[in-house]
Amino acid sequence: MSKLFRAVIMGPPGSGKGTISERIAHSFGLKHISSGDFVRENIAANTEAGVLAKAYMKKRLLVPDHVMTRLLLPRLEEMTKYSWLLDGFPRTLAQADALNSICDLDVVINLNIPLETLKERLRHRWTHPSSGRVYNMYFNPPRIQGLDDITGEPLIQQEDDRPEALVARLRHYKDIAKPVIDLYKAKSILYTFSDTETDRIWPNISTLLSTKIPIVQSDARCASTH
Ligand SMILES: Nc1ccn([C@@H]2O[C@H](COP(=O)(O)OP(=O)(O)OP(=O)(O)O)[C@@H](O)[C@H]2O)c(=O)n1
Ligand SMILES: Nc1nc2c(ncn2[C@@H]2O[C@H](COP(=O)(O)OP(=O)(O)O)[C@@H](O)[C@H]2O)c(=O)[nH]1
Repeated sequence: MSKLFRAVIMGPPGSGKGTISERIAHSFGLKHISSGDFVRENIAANTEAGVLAKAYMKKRLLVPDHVMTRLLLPRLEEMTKYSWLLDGFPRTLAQADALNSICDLDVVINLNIPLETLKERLRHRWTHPSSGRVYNMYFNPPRIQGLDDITGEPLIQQEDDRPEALVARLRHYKDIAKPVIDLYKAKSILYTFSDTETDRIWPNISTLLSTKIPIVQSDARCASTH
């Protein structure tokens, strides 16, 4: 059987993980697993881990590692037949170690976006809270201003997307992501992309993946969930 492709996308809040993951899933037929979406689904379904995660998510805090791994690892183990791209997990070294115990990653995409760009993007980010769908007033506006394209429900601006909150969030991200980035660098699977525009980063990511995916995978491509 041909080898399946396993990728992770990392980057600070607003770096474009969700936006680029959608493009990768669409273009390369990988399953896009958004850990944030998965947490939201578990909260909606009232699963044991979902109930535990809810209190943290409401406060916009990171869910503890043991809860996140309990949620995510069984989900990944169900996906042994598919190639996937993981977005939002691992966030910590403990999560990366847990992931490492169940699979070998092929590629880690690391988005390195200037602070001023992140501030500007998040200032204009509007979110559909129950699904996590995001819009940007300029880059990808909703069809009707202030409303989610799919449900028609109102969009909100997250408190912690405000520029004042972002600096602290970013510092926190950097602290916990550094050991994860160092780990993937040491494994020689880290690919860092730096720019202010997703549309300029995307061709480089696409080129990288075109060189990797056909080699590790032939008939095992799967349909995207998005
Ligand atoms: N590995 C993860 C992934 C998600 N979450 C929880 O799920 C929430 C939503 O995750 P996500 O949709 O990835 O959104 P943000 O954390 O707001 O990330 P970003 O601003 O980068 O889009 C987070 O706030 C956090 O409470 C977590 O604790 N640990
Ligand atoms: N102006 C602009 N906005 C972007 C670009 N790429 C993504 N966005 C928007 O920036 C915000 C953050 O992107 P998102 O994919 O949610 O990043 P994540 O937090 O890393 O998942 C969203 O509102 C996107 O629509 C870009 O190149 N330019």
